[in-house]
Amino acid sequence: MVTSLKKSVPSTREKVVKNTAEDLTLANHGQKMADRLQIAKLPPVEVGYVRQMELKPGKLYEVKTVAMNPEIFLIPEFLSSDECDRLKALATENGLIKSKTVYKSNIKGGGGTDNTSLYTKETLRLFDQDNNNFLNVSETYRALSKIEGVVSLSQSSFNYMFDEILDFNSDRELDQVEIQKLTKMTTKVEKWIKRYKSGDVKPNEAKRRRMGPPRLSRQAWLERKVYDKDRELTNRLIALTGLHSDIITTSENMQVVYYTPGGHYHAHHDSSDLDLNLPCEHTRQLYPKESHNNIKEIRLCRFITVLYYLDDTEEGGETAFPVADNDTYTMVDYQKDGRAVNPYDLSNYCKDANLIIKPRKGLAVMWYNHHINNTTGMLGEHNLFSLHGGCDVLKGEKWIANNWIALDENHDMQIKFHRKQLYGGNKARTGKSSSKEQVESGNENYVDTVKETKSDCNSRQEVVVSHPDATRVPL
Ligand SMILES: O=C(O)CCC(=O)C(=O)O
Ligand SMILES: [Fe+2]
Repeated sequence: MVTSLKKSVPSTREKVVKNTAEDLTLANHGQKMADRLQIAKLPPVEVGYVRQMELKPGKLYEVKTVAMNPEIFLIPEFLSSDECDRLKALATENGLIKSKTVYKSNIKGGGGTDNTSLYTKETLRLFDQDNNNFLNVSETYRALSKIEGVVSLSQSSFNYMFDEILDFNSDRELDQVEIQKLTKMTTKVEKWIKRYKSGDVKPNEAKRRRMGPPRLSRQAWLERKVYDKDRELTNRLIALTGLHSDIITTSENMQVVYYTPGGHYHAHHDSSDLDLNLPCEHTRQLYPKESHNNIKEIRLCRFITVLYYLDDTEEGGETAFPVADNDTYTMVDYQKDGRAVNPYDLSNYCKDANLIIKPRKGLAVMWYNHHINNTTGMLGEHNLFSLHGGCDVLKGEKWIANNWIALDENHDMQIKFHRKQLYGGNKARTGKSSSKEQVESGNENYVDTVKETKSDCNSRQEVVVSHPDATRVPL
């Protein structure tokens, strides 16, 4: 059983749905630009409903509804084993880099008094051998080697101390905030070593209960023309979503994510609240050049998320939807069986989520982050019940990939966007793959800053991507 759903699951019904989407044919026979878009969702019918869909000529795929709000579907074997292996290989070739969180990017440039940054700068200058602005365990070891007792610790004992008392956010490296704390650590380190040597160290329970970093993983971005030259996967996506091929082929690059034990992604939303005062990230390039430099805040307009598991995971690493199909939406801590549950914290409360999906190679999960606006037929309100994340990997590795399908609430903007992407020589979304430049998916209470590098912008500027869960802080 792939999924455990805590709500009662009605009996399964089977139905063959022949894909009638004209798009499937169009995608196979060259592009015809859409003049009018018709947006519809795949009807979920009821939890447990299974339909057979012809997503590839002559091949039926099972599409199972596992939640109604948001509408969440599972498609086993959506990717073949070879496709999964290829995506992993491409991501590895590209270079997997640490997934950025807003927390990290915000603290990077600043924080603290002048003294703070001086100490931190100097420590980084002396000990940050790989120049990444963080101290890893061995760099920290060198930084602390003057403290009595440190050099007498074995590597594993030092690692243990690092985890217990130095690495406050449990991401296995010291950022500027943690480095600054080192100034006051000498006595604490000495005391800890004494206690450790006399066998008196107790595991830091308070720390275990803390959430740790919002996201702990590595990632790479892949361009469609690289990962799907023959459009096989793209065609299946078009057939599955029933959306016009222009929407799918202009959607953002694929993100491949790799987690090792302890890796996770606390609960978050992939898209932002509907806020008509802010441009969507994908269509902001269409605003007149003059107003371009004044855009300081944008939002993510990701109508659909399709997440693929590129391998099995030995233990843990489930994708959890804490509030899917809840009657009401509250994101404050709540009581469950007499325990206080923090629905964001998937390290400690993964099993309390309403819907938990176990990674299985080739399985795709598709869900809608937004409603459809009944009047315009375009992007509607953000569906906050789409809150989700990745639970801690307990054993083995976890490999996933994300395809996000963007949609503007303004029909003409979306059409203009297609024209520019497909015929306007603009390669911004499908032609650039630098992971550092790509807009990140967000985290609760954080704001991403993104270096603007789009070709039709004259100057580089910092832009704040407004997230659903973020406090909006214009620069
Ligand atoms: O790792 C998972 O299961 C979820 C990942 C996710 O939500 C994301 O990458 O946005
Ligand atoms: Fe996500």
